Amino acid sequence: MAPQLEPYFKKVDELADSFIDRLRKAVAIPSVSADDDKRKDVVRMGQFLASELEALGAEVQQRPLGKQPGKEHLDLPPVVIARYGNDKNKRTILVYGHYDVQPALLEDGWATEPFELTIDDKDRMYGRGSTDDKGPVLGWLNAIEAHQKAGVEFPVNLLCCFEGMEEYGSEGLDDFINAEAKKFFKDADAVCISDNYWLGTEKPCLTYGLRGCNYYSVSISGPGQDLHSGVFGGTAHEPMTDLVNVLSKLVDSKGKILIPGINEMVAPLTEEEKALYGPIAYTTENLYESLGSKAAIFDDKERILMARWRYPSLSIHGVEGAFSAGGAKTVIPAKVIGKFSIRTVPDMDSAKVNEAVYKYVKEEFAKLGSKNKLDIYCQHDGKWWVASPKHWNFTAASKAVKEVFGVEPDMTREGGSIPVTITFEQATGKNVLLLPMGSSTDAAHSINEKLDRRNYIEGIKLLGAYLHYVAEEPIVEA
Ligand SMILES: C[C@H](N)C(=O)N[C@@H](Cc1c[nH]cn1)C(=O)O
Ligand SMILES: [Zn+2]
Ligand SMILES: [Zn+2]
Repeated sequence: MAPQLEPYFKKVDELADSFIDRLRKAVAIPSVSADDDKRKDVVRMGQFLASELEALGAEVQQRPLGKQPGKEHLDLPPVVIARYGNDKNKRTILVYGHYDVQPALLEDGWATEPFELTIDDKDRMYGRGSTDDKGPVLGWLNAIEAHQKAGVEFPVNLLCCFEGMEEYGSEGLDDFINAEAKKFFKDADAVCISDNYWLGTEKPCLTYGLRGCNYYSVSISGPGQDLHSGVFGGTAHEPMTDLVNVLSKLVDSKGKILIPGINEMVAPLTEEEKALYGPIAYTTENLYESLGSKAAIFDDKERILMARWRYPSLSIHGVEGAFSAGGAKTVIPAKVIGKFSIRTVPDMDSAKVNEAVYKYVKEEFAKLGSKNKLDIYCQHDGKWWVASPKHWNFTAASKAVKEVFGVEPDMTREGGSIPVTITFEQATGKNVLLLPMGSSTDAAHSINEKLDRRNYIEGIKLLGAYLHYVAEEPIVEA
């Protein structure tokens, strides 16, 4: 073990309760980027991070990103950038994370208040954002504090970029990263992002690929206002009926996307790639555990991993404007907006995907012979990303995993999306590593999101150890 790691690890253990308190304070701020009424909380969360970083001695800036496209009355939340350390003799690592969260309401089915960190008898820490992505973001701050309090020199210069719109497609951030690549981020030797999850619950992984995400809104309107279904049922084309028809044509029950042209864009599976799936530590039981049921489409490990990593998927998320409360309201909604997304993979091209989706949805709507009006648009898109894990950035992280968890990590891809990953790679020209903290059972985006105490505290050790090994790695670009 590198000699500085022992006192650092010891200090992380000593400070564990105060690190959990920091997470408790962060989770208590409902920084939901998709909810316009909560924009002030997103901004408050950015301020919280900025003041915590300042208290640790970092130079911090909160940079405005302008107005939210399509919602010009709303300012985008600032991006929080920080520098900790400016020693020309040290490597510089740029870390990215996000301080916004997915929506969460107790009535969605949460067992505890979503914005109150609640720890159960198995040390599972429940709360929105605990694993995605407040725990990992605070992990970097905690690593700084533990070094300071252990009297261990921080091994690298750290640049931070924490955004508040990731769960809404990272609006405004691409331009910012491109503009700052040769300014604030110019010293970065490599990039590290902690914002995804282990494949299972025991074995850590390093991640070198992500799917992209094209998110669509399809709106159907007709009647001038909501109608009484007794008075108007059977006399008017109903937007909800049309929408259900259109949505039902997008994907079959086995997950096959029915939009012509989409599956044809997928890169063929090579023998070399096929061989990568076998050695990964993953079982169908892992899937059942994280699904919370056995409702899996595939029952063999390799097909499951391929479905998550290398094939596209289409999910239907919800309908805005539809009656969704309890009870039995007999209304015909005048306008409904269906939301669905496609997770994209190599070699899909976002513009071509949009073209195929618009054409097909319009054709399917036309087949209904409805006199209602349909509009479809892509709310946001983010490109897929696959990199080479044969880089000193990954080697350093592997050594850190071995040190903290005593095992070699699996090399994985992720089914989710982090739209700015490819932007960082292209804008800085540096290697990007995804170093997850949370596990497969954390239920990110779902009810009862949690982060296990072990993953948080050992994860803080992992982030610090990674920085130490980065400092030792000779910089040879792969
Ligand atoms: C993997 C990451 N923690 C995450 O949750 N990303 C989101 C990003 C996104 C894309 N469109 C909207 N949000 C995700 O994969 O859904
Ligand atoms: Zn997320
Ligand atoms: Zn995230």
